[in-house]
Amino acid sequence: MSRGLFITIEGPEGAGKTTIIGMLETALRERGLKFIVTREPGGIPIAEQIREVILNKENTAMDARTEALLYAAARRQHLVEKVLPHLQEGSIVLCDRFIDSSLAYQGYARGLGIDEVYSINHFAIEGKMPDATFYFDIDPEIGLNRIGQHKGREVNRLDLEEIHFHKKVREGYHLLLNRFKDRILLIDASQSVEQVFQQSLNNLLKVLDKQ
Ligand SMILES: Nc1ncnc2c1ncn2[C@@H]1O[C@H](COP(=O)(O)OP(=O)(O)OP(=O)(O)O)[C@@H](O)[C@H]1O
Ligand SMILES: Cc1cn([C@H]2C[C@H](O)[C@@H](COP(=O)(O)O)O2)c(=O)[nH]c1=O
Repeated sequence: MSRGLFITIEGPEGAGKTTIIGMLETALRERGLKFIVTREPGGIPIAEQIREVILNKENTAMDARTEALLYAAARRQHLVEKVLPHLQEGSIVLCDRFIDSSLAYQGYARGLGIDEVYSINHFAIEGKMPDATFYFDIDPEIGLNRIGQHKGREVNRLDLEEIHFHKKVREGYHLLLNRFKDRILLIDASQSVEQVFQQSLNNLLKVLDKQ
């Protein structure tokens, strides 16, 4: 049984997830709360190696199902090696992306089917879903433009997909919002950094209060 709180942050490219997670980290530390910040794909060496394979710009031949399976494999290892042990110790786990990314990107935007991708992920996570998910909603043209202006951020294989793909990713997330109404909370990521942060922090504190 896990005792901590599992929070995931989702959204299209350039929505501001990394920026806001960094600010939440400071706010949680100031409050003396026990937490970790991690990301998908990655967060531990095996999953970071899988990340390198999936996101490598050279791997243009990657089949969509292979891609979905690799994300699920990285998720499995990260979950058992890092997320679950920290939850068992009573930590808050703030994770940049989780299963909803697979459902929106591979399930909907790649066209593999949300239910099909959910089923391979169900095998990987054995039913362990986040306690709450904050979805940062942004027009992909704005998000990609932000990334383009972000000096030093490496452009990966998924960033290079056409705008149509990124629009489908956003549509996919909107379907998930409807499907998981009790878990996923929409945050308008086109607001200023300060506004997005305040809204995210208020929501996080509310979830913590309900525990
Ligand atoms: N609310 C905002 N308004 C304007 N710019 C922002 C906002 N939030 C983040 N940015 C800027 O947009 C860029 C991308 O932000 P960030 O890396 O946090 O996004 P991300 O969601 O983690 O992206 P990805 O998942 O694609 O790596 C950064 O240069 C960041 O400073
Ligand atoms: C977990 C997960 C991620 N993706 C995509 C989303 C992004 O394009 C990259 C990750 O890069 P980031 O800068 O760390 O956001 O991978 C995906 O398609 N499916 C997934 O399950």
